Amino acid sequence: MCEEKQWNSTQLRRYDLELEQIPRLYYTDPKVDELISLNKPVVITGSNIIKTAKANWTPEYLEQNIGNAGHTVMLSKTHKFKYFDESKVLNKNNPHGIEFTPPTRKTKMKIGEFMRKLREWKPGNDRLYLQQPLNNTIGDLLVRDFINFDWEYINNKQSKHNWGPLTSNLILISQEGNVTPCHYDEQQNFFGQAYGYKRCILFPPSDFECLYPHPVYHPHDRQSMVDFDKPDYTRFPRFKFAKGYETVVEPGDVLYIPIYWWHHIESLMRGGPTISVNFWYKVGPTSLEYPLKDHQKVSITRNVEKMLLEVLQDPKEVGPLLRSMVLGRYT
Ligand SMILES: CCC[C@@H](CC(=O)O)C(=O)C(=O)O
Ligand SMILES: [Zn+2]
Repeated sequence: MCEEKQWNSTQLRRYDLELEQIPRLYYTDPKVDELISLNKPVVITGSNIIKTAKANWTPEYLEQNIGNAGHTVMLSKTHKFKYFDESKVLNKNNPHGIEFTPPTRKTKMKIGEFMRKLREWKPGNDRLYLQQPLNNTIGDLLVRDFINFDWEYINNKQSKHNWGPLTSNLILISQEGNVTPCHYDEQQNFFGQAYGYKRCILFPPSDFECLYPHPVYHPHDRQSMVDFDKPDYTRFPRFKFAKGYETVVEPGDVLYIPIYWWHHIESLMRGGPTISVNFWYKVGPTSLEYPLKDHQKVSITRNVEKMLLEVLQDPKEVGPLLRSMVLGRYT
């Protein structure tokens, strides 16, 4: 029998996007490996990958067991939590940084205060998003749950698909309605949903020209410049050609977010707090096979930008130099 859905479409934010569904496959389905080997997203269902988190991780359980240290909490005046790299912001010990007004603030907060602020939240208050690496500040029961993830399945995927080492697991406790705007990471990601529902919109690396990432030197490197709530089609005309894939992940689901794939992730509106745990893997040893994959081309453009900025120093010189190099010669 089909389980009745725990959410409805009025809880999803509305965007001017054409979106196909990301396949949802049972974890034993051989198509799962087929898609992962093609660097394509897939929702892995029915697995024990994060079984203990699905079983135990409610907001109350985490309040009791995540540990009494100050955890990393992002604060935002809007529903958007757009990541920025602090090392690229101009400040007294970073003269090469650029003028930048951070859209979010990072703070340390004990879980009791975080949960109280969530319960007492009113429009106008800062929104909150706990984003804490799983480390030695985490309570013993959570560590036990983590150890009891299905590591045989996880490690089997890591080795079969030549992923590099597991670099970190983030525990994410989001307020309802929060959005992590569209960006890509340079890591493979098994994104586990433990509690509540998150809508995930993904685009392939080949949509680079439609999503207009900030320049590599900018603190918002890897983040799209397009505001999905209010796209500026004059500055970003090709955004209308972006071809996205979406899914709503539910407790127990693991979404494979391939390296360099763009993703926008939102906690459903009026859906209560959500809890996720991700697994980030560095890229494994890659040989350049031809034709090159789309994500390899993105990686090449990043290296070209870095080299040009290094030698030209002034970002305003990058465009004119590349234009004079390619116009009429390579285009
Ligand atoms: C800080 C990481 C946030 C996460 C998106 C989300 O759950 O809001 C993401 O982008 C990822 O797992 O790569
Ligand atoms: Zn990400």
